[in-house]
Amino acid sequence: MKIGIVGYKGRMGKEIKDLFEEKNHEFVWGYDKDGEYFQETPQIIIDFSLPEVFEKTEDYVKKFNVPLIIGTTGLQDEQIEALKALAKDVPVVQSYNFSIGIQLFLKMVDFLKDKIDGWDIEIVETHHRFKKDKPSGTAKMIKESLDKDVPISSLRLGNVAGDHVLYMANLGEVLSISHRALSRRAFAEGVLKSAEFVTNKKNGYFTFTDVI
Ligand SMILES: NC(=O)c1ccc[n+]([C@@H]2O[C@H](COP(=O)([O-])OP(=O)(O)OC[C@H]3O[C@@H](n4cnc5c(N)ncnc54)[C@H](O)[C@@H]3O)[C@@H](O)[C@H]2O)c1
Ligand SMILES: O=C(O)C1=N[C@H](C(=O)O)CCC1
Repeated sequence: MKIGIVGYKGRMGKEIKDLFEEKNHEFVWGYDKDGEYFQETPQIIIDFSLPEVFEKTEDYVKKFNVPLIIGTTGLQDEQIEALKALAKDVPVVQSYNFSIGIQLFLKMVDFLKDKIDGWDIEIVETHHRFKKDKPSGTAKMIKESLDKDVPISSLRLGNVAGDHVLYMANLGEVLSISHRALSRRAFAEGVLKSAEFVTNKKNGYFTFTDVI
């Protein structure tokens, strides 16, 4: 497929471009700080940029009328609503974490969340020193899945790709669930799965949970 990437010069943009090209797809369009790169109209747009770029992404999706895979974190509620409006016309896949492991993590949370009333619960997320938002979108997803108002601690260390730990404790024991992304490829693999998922969809709003 012919792909377009918003944020193509970034850490994730480069990882996604490399993986898709490895799988014989073609990068034909991009948008970044220095503007638009146009070779030809893409068949899909993938956005890993920043929340302030969202309206530009929205404009390009409407212009090209193609599916959107968006991983950018820190989106406002209004921007999520705008994605759902876009999804009336094209397929949209939105997730703050495109790794398989975090999807399994969330399924474990859904299983145990009603069994830990009265326990102490905390989330710790660790990411690379360059990450602009805090806490991570993934930590927010874990908190939402727990459906409990629990504290999130954020560490910004070196080049950590993405660590998340959920700690649960009563007075007699501690239980923890942890996930470590060893590289950004884990996320790019999920983006590839999502791009393949939308090829036979006319429209609709999907999360990565729907994809796997
Ligand atoms: N959903 C996931 O699985 C997942 C995984 C990793 C990162 N992320 C998120 O993806 C986003 C990007 O992460 P990253 O590490 O690649 O960041 P990055 O800073 O390396 O890349 C962001 C890109 O967006 C571009 N950009 C910034 N402002 C812009 C503007 N105004 N107009 C056009 N382009 C602009 C930058 O030049 C850069 O190329 C972040 O929100 C991050 O949290 C999500
Ligand atoms: O590198 C990042 O930035 C990441 N952000 C996601 C988040 O905010 O949850 C998770 C994956 C890595």
